Amino acid sequence: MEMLKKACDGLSKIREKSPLVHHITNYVSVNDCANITLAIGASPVMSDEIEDILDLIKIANSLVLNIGTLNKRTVESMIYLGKEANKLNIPVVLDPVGAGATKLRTGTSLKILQEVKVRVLRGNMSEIKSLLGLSGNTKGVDSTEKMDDAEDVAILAAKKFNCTVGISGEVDVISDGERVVKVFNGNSILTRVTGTGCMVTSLTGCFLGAGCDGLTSSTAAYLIMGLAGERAYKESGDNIGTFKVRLFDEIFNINEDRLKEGGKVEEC
Ligand SMILES: Nc1ncnc2c1ncn2[C@@H]1O[C@H](COP(=O)(O)OP(=O)(O)OP(=O)(O)O)[C@@H](O)[C@H]1O
Ligand SMILES: Cc1ncsc1CCO
Ligand SMILES: [Mg+2]
Repeated sequence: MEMLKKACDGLSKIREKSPLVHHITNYVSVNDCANITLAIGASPVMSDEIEDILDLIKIANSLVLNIGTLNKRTVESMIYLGKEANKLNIPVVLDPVGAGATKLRTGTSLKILQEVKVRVLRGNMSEIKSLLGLSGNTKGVDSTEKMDDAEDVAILAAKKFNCTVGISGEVDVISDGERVVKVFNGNSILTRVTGTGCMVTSLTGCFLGAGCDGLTSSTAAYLIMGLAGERAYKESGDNIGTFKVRLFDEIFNINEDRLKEGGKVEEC
């Protein structure tokens, strides 16, 4: 089945099942991640306290780990809960926010990847390259890397970490180590709103929670953010506040027809 069709099927499944997506995430974009999860048709819960999360994970359909504002206590919770999720066969997506900017962020991401079976690793080019030891130039949470070798980097990372890897950029590149998919939708204004990458990670969690595989989940999440971004920009232009509101409107109203009409996905 072609990717666009799989993304449409995944979207229907999200709206049918409304999966519960447990997040341990950062305090910058946490509210946007909860809202994007609701907008697409899933159910968010955000919690990092051990006593609380041990009960919550039993009813969750997927787990989002995002190290954006990591601290020792939340990292411990992420590893603990990641392992619990693995035992319960609940898929995990990791966003290694700011890997490459500090030793703590690179080291923590690598530790999570080593101790938790991660289904999808989603980040920008600087973050993914730094995890491969190929660069360490992340500007805080922003990428400084070109996308020229994105295909090779995605394949390499997918093989090394034994998961699907989705790298964001002008063209998003996703690989499970064998196949490579590119998503051409998007608008550069998406990089001027904080947390759009984190929101793609949450959307990936929604697709995983609906039962989609890693490659489909990562592709569908990028496709939806990219297409919604394009459509929102047509309404808002450079009015960045309006753009953000329109982005949520577009994600809430995305459907199979719009995906088939506007989705630009290519399997290489
Ligand atoms: N140059 C670009 N042109 C069009 N779309 C882009 C461009 N760069 C990134 N995007 C899109 O913006 C979204 C966020 O990607 P980005 O690379 O900024 O992630 P990120 O750095 O992890 O974001 P954050 O850390 O703020 O959450 C993705 O949907 C991506 O496809
Ligand atoms: C700006 C920022 N700082 C830590 S997390 C975050 C949100 C985007 O990754
Ligand atoms: Mg990010």
